[in-house]
Amino acid sequence: MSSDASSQSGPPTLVPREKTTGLHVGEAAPGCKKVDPIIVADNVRRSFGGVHAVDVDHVEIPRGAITALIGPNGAGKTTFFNLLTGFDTPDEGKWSFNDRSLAGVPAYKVARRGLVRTFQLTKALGLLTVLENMKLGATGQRGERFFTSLVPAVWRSQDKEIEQRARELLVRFKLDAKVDDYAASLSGGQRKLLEMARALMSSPTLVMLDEPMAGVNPALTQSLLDHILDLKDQGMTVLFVEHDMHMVRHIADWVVVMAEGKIVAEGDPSTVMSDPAVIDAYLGAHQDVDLGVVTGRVAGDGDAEASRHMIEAESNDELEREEKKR
Ligand SMILES: Nc1ncnc2c1ncn2[C@@H]1O[C@H](COP(=O)(O)OP(=O)(O)OP(=O)(O)O)[C@@H](O)[C@H]1O
Repeated sequence: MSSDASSQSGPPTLVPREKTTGLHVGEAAPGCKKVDPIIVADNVRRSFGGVHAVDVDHVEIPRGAITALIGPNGAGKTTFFNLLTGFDTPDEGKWSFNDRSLAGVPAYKVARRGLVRTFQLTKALGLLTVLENMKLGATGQRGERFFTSLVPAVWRSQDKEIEQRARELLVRFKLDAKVDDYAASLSGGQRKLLEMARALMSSPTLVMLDEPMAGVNPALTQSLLDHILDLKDQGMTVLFVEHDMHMVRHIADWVVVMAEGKIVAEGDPSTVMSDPAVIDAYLGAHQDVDLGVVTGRVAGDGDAEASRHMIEAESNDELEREEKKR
């Protein structure tokens, strides 16, 4: 796992991680069938007044891959996320996750079934410590049930297991030095890492990330990208919304484009993102900006390995500087 490699002394070794291909059946067109879909949505619609925020006829999200959901501001991406995860209710439509209907299932039950999400604006609870935030991410806690809550021995043993898992994840996300700090004291990037780590507390099968890079200091960009790639290596499916086209190109195996509530294009990143219609209409002029990140997944990464080392060094410096300030 790349993040483990980078925690050892000496320059980290870049482990190329192949893109997953062969995800769809037939032509790569909006709503195309997937070989093994984890989410299947049909006729999902949500309006606000006269605005058709989501107007999706059919879409399938491939299992075991990283899918990017892209599109201009107001395309309906976040609203679609909210509907799929039970944080909002559609006017109509049905969708399944792992072949079970999720329509009408509230958010906390969606998480128990293995689908978790993060938010565009992080929802870390500032007045709780990093560890307490992590513990809140664990689902199915025995102490939540009335009768087991009366038997402290039962929930205390589970509490220990939860704390151990939380601490392990915090080490992985390099937040272990912050365990007892209030979440409010973390930088924007560290809060994103905390939110991602907390999402993993429930051992999900599908992780949905809403703009994971928004507001993140460039020094932490590489680390976040690596963590997202790690999720896939660990067997999870990832669906993420992102405006940063460089990131999409690097880490997505599949790209779904939304505009005005509809799915307007789908395909592998290189095809979709070189389609002039998609570029003109949806991606804008800045899609070629290079962040200097390296994932071993797109041509030219080998040349850029030096910049990866530089960024990681800067990232460590930034963490040290923040540490000294406190
Ligand atoms: N709660 C709401 N009340 C009214 N209108 C809403 C609400 N939520 C979303 N909308 C509208 O629905 C449309 C889709 O918004 P949404 O936030 O889903 O788009 P988005 O693709 O996620 O945009 P961005 O990339 O800017 O986050 C927009 O026109 C937005 O103004």
